[in-house]
Amino acid sequence: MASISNRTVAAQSFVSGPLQMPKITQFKIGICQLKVTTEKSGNIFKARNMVVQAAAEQGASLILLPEMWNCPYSTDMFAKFSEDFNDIESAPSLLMLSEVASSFGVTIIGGSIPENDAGQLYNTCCVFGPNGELMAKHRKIHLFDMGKPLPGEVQFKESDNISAGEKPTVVDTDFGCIGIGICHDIRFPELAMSYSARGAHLICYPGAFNMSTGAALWELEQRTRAVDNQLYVASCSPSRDSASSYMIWGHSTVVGPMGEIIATTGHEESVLIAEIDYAAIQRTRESLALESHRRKDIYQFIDLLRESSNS
Ligand SMILES: NC(=O)CCC(=O)C(=O)O
Repeated sequence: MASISNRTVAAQSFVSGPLQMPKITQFKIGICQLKVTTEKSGNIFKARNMVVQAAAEQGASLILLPEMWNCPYSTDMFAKFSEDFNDIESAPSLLMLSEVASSFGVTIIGGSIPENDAGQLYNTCCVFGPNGELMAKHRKIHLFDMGKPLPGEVQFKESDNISAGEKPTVVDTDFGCIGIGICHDIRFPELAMSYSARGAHLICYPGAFNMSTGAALWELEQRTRAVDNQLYVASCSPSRDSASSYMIWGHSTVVGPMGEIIATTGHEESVLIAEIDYAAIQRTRESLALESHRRKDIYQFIDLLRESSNS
């Protein structure tokens, strides 16, 4: 296995004015909606195969994995499946992502896995660049704690085992400036706005929505984040396991800057491929220049968001 260099790209500073275009503006994104089991080594093997399928067989150069792809989405499992990111040589999921990224020259938004940092657990996404380097790490900021469940909803309290991340994450890649949110993070428009304000072209949300909120809100949240911010949104869920206590909605999706669904899938295991073209962001912003219509004199909180995400 390749060793991982710990080059963490500094968060990009706030970009104002016209959209900055990255080196590559048209590319295929591969979304790996895999079935997660209780066998960690099998999950790692499966995830690698799906990345290879997306990259080598279907030409994707940016690849997204689901939330908790090496571990069932269950609070009693997180500790057992967790990895210590400070000791990467003992972290098989991270080693695999680094190795497959460099073997196929792709950038991987590595979904999330449970991170163990000195006994504290986080729900963490790692981004690996085409040389296998660790480019960024995002710890889920908004933990999924259900209040009183509505009829048909599951009971879930992520904060029983997981600690919340404290920082938003944008990463500057060959495929643009990418903001990261994990599942429940999608429900907070302020996070997406802060990414947009920092020049994001794409926001990636690994997620595992459940059956009731999934049917009602998963697509709506993605389209809203995309259309409000006039950028691309991509989500990746595990596939559904009907035997599991937490039934997952699935339906990984890619949405364009007009809120249009570019690609989506059902609840089964699948590799979804979508074409992204950032010219669509430019076209959308030229025809509807929301940023210049924005009445910043009336609401100043966006400036506070910029300040907080740059600190
Ligand atoms: N993994 C999660 O954060 C679950 C989010 C979810 O189902 C929701 O409704 O929010």
